[in-house]
Amino acid sequence: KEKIEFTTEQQALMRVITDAYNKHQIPQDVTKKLLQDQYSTEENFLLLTEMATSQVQVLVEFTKNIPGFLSLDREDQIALLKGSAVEAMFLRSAQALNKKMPIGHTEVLEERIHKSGISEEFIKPMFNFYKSIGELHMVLEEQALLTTITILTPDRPYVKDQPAVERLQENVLDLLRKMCVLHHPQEPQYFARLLGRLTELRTLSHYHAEMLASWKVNNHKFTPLLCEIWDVQ
Ligand SMILES: O=C(NC1CCCCC1)[C@H](C1CCCCC1)n1c(-c2ccc(-c3ccccc3)s2)nc2ccccc21
Repeated sequence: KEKIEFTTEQQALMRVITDAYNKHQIPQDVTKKLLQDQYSTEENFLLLTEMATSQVQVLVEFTKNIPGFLSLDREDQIALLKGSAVEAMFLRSAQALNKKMPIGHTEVLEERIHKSGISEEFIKPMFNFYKSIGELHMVLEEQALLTTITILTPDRPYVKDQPAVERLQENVLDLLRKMCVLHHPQEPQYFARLLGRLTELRTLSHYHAEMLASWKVNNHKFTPLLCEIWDVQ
């Protein structure tokens, strides 16, 4: 049985990232809202744009707490945020769906998402992703570290100083690897499975513009922030 040792730096990094992840999250009122009422596709589209807008603002606050992020080149900080915002949103959505809920609530939530206005072709890959995240039963620290690793992806478009991002990401990857051994000692491949989800996440996020364009509403209205982040309008 491998003895897991965390350096003082790693303990500090874990604490800072977990605290920030807990602090900077929009209240899960979207699930409450979705469970309360069946909305029209127009209302759902508006709800999505509202949730996404606040999610991006929360993501910016979260990244400010990632040690070293604010020392990166300013334009690279923007490139990393722009490149990870949709993925971070799908990760948060997966966690929202996989949260422990009273009996029958998850089924209602799934039904409401199926009927929200998203076109059929994207429902399957999206729910496959949500299920594959749910099966991992990630602890909170792993969710926080996975989101951080997604943000610190060196090969996002327009990143100039990739090695600087790689150095930050490597520290978080090291920490996540140890956390996986600590929390899932029976599954030596758990860390690899976790990173595999990031590939699935990138593929899913690749379709985000089409998902929005094909939403069954007449008028696709976005906030200025979302136009920036979502490459729409
Ligand atoms: O509000 C939401 N997600 C919040 C984001 C911020 C963090 C909390 C969750 C939406 C709602 C879906 C139904 C209609 C209203 C919006 N949502 C989705 C998404 C489906 C498609 C999505 C998307 C993203 C980008 C681009 C194109 C499409 S997100 N999956 C969910 C799983 C569980 C609970 C909500 C979920």
